[in-house]
This record gives sequence, C-alpha cells and structure tokens, in this order.
Amino acid sequence: MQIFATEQIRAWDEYTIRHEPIASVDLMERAATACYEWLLQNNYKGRAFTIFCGKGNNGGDGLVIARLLTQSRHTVTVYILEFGHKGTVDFQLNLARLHDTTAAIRFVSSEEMLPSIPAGDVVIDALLGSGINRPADGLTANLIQHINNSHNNVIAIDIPSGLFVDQSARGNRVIKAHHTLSFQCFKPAFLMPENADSIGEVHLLNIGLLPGFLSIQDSPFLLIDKAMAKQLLQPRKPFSHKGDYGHAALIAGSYGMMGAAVLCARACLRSGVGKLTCHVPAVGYNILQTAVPEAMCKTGPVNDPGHAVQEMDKYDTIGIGPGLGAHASNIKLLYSIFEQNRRPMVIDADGLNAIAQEKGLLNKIPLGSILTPHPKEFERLFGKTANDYDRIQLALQTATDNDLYIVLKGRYTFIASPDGKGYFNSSGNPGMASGGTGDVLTGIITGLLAQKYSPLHAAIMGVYLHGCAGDLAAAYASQPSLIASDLVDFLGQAYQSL
Ligand SMILES: NC(=O)C1=CN([C@@H]2O[C@H](COP(=O)(O)OP(=O)(O)OC[C@H]3O[C@@H](n4cnc5c(N)ncnc54)[C@H](OP(=O)(O)O)[C@@H]3O)[C@@H](O)[C@H]2O)[C@H](O)CC1
Ligand SMILES: [K+]
Repeated sequence: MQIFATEQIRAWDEYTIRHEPIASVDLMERAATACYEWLLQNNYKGRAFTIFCGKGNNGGDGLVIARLLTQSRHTVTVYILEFGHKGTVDFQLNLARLHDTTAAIRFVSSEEMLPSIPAGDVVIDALLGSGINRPADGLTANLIQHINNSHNNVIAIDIPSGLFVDQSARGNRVIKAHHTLSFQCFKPAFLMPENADSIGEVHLLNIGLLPGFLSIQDSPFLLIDKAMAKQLLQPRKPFSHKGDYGHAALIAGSYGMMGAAVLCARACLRSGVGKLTCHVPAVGYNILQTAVPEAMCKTGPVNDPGHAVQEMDKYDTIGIGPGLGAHASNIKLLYSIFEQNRRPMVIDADGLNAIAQEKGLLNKIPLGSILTPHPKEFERLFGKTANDYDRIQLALQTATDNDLYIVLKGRYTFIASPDGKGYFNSSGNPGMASGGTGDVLTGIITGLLAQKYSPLHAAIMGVYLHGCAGDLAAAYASQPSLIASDLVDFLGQAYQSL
C-alpha cells in the first residue's frame, strides 16, 4: 500500500472526481458518511456532540457529520472558527444545508468566545485537515489548547488539527485526539513516534477513491502489509534438500548474554534456513548445543572470550551482533569478517556499536548488507536529528550513500533502501517492546538472506513476519506477557497466515 504526501492525496481526490466521475461535494458527503457510520458502529450512538469546524474542506466534513448526526436525533453544537473568509465552496454549500436542520451553529472569532464544552460531549475536530500549510497560531492555537484542556473524548477528522501530513510539527500546537478517522491511506504523520500523543488510534475509512490512481502514481514511501509479504514468499521446492536453503552463520553471544544467541539461532532456523553454524565464545558451547540442537557450533579455545572466525567465506550469509557484548575486540572481529566474506550480511546490536566507535568500518561493510539499529543505535551510528522525519531522511541518505539497507526498528519499523525508497512495516504491537525481540529479527533476516531472498526482500519479509508473529502471540496470550521466545514459537503460524 502506498503512503501519500499532501499533494498526492489531493491528486487522488481530483483523479476520482474526474474519472468516477463524482462532484467534490458528493465525495465530501461520502467521506463524512464514513465517519458518521464509524461513530454509530463504535458506541457513540446517542451521545451529544460538540463539533469544531474550520472553513476549508476539513470543516466541510465536520458540517456534514453534524447534519447526519442531527438528522438521526443526536444533540449537536457546531462551532465555526472565523478565519475572516467565506470558506470553500463545499464548506458553504454544507453550511447552508446545516442551517436547514436543528443543529446549533455558533461562530468563534475571539478568545472570549471560546465555549465551555459540556462534560460527556464527544468532540469532533474538523478545524484543519490536509490543507494545513503553516503552524496553527493565534485564535486557532488557543482553540486547540482549549480543546486539549477539556478532558473530553476527541475524535479528529482526517488528521488532528495542527499536525502536518508529511513534515514535523514538533513544538507546534496540535489537537490530542483519542481517535483519528482518516481517509483511504496512511499519511506519513501517523507512522512517526513523535506524533503518538496527537493521533491516538488511527482508523482508515474507505471512501472509494479510485484504485486506478495507484498504478500511475509512484510514492517514495510504501506500507509493508500482508499482500506485499505474500508476493515475496518463496515456496519450498518439492525435490529440494537442505543445501537449497543456504548455510548461515551467526556470530553472537557472550558470558551472560547467551540467551541472545539462542533466540537468534532459533529464529534463523524457523525462518527456513538449510544449515546454521553458530560462532559463540567457548563459555556458550554447552548452552547453545543444548538449547538449539539443530545448529552446529564453533568456538575459540576454551576460556577464550572471543569468537572463532576462520573460514567465514564458506557461508551464504552471516548475522552478527546479538549478545556480543561491548568488547574492544569487536572492531577487529568485524574487520576480519568483512574481509573474509563480501556477501550481504546482517549487522545488529554490539556489531553496530563497534561501527559507531570505529567509523572506518562503515565503508568496509559488504555492499547490500542490512543494518538493524534501534533509534539509540541509529543515533550513535549516524548522529542526532531534530525530529523523526529528519531521521527517516538521514536513514535514506545513508542507505543510498553506502549501498546498505537500514532497518530502523520501532512501532512502524522503517526500511531505508539504497534506491531512495522507504518502507514502513504495518505488523507488530507494543507487546514486542521487550528484551530479545531484536535478536529474533536478526535471526529471521539472516535466515532469509541465506535462502537467497534479495536483501530488500529479506528485510521486508523479515520485519513483516516478525511483527505478524508478535500479533499472533499477543492474540493468543496478551501484549504485556509477550516475550521474545513467543515470536520464534509463532513464526510458523506467521508463515501460514500468508
Ligand atoms: N480524499 C480525501 O482525503 C478527502 C478529503 N476531504 C477533506 O478535505 C480536507 C482538505 O481540505 P482543504 O480545504 O484542502 O484543507 P483544510 O480544510 O485542511 O484547510 C483549509 C485552509 O485553511 C488554511 N490554513 C492552512 N493552515 C492554516 C493554519 N495553520 N491556520 C489557519 N488556517 C490555515 C489554508 O488556507 P489559506 O488561504 O489561509 O492558506 C487552507 O487552504 C481533508 O483533510 C479532508 O478532511 C474531502 O472531504 C473529501 C475527500
Ligand atoms: K482535523
């Protein structure tokens, strides 16, 4: 699924208006009706509503919702924020239609007119939508603050007022919504952690924008969903043997962190790899052989805390980092591995921290490799950014400059591809925010790379399956109780769900 910026959303509207064809006011009716139906289906039937409208088409949506609610015997009060102009054509048309109903209509043109909102009223925010072109200020900003102070349940139409669709609104006055009812497709704003407090729960409503537009429109951002993962899935061949599914190596574990190596190895095996060899320190030999009997195991001399890394070129790919520990020797270890094996590999955790310490390693990484930092590791590697949007741009620039894939882990894990495209993963849940889940991801992606998925496809499939296993595990038990081992246990069902 594509993720569109403001201009593309507008173009999709216009494409639909022209090709369906449908009058823009009727498209507004359809959008608002979808919101109205959502309200009725989600326990808001019979409630009283306070609806705040701007004078653009977002406000127009609010007026239509007000009419539909009034006509179905809801108590509705509409406040229109005075911007000193008449409003869009569709806004005016719907204001005239609303005047024919019993809805109370008031105008807010100064601070003194900020209304007291009855406790228990549901607040609909239709002040500003995708047409916002500057930070909310003056009376608009004060009204937003007034609504935020009200403790009422707030439902934003299309996007919380004050938020930009595709750039940071950090520090600006923005509506804090409990629910956002948006149209047709994800907007970049919904995928950024910095907007978590504003967007609440996002619900995408289908308003029938024509799918034909998608084939003529390219978007720099795509949403990874089930359909995309399903398309990439490589079925097992009937007459195949383990040699057909690659030989992966994992360089992982240290004293006190062998669990990371075990989780990573088990995930790699469950991803479908043909053979797996784990390079662990001698102290972890018994642990790994006992916990993961399917994997082969190599260690250095007994009592040596390091990892044996000879003959690394025989592997189809290598995953390095989980549980390595922060040892000065990691830098030498990475130089040695990058020299021995030039195939794309996966680098995680203390593997990434070693690169952050020794920046010279960055241009030694085999081209097409996949780096899997969480935001802190990303910052150590590539520096601080002012906001989430800048971080995404920095990830894309770094991926392009170095011919690497960067998997920036988070609620909507972001993959930056060297061709400049970005992919947000849609699967997963907050239950996965616990120790070891990153080790599982590294194992899965390494296993997929070994099976000859291209680096981009391994990253996409990996993050999707990982999140999907998390969703299945959370549905089986709960989000708080989810642990990293559950992801491995549910990986089979995640594959099955495709
Ligand atoms: N397919 C769809 O997504 C549909 C969306 N619909 C709804 O339409 C809005 C977008 O409507 P639009 O009229 O383009 O924009 P807004 O209502 O968001 O804004 C209107 C004008 O407000 C001015 N503006 C911008 N920023 C500010 C600000 N910070 N403070 C005050 N005013 C501001 C600006 O005009 P200026 O002349 O002042 O520059 C905007 O033009 C979309 O979000 C949906 O809700 C349709 O209903 C149908 C389908
Ligand atoms: K809004």
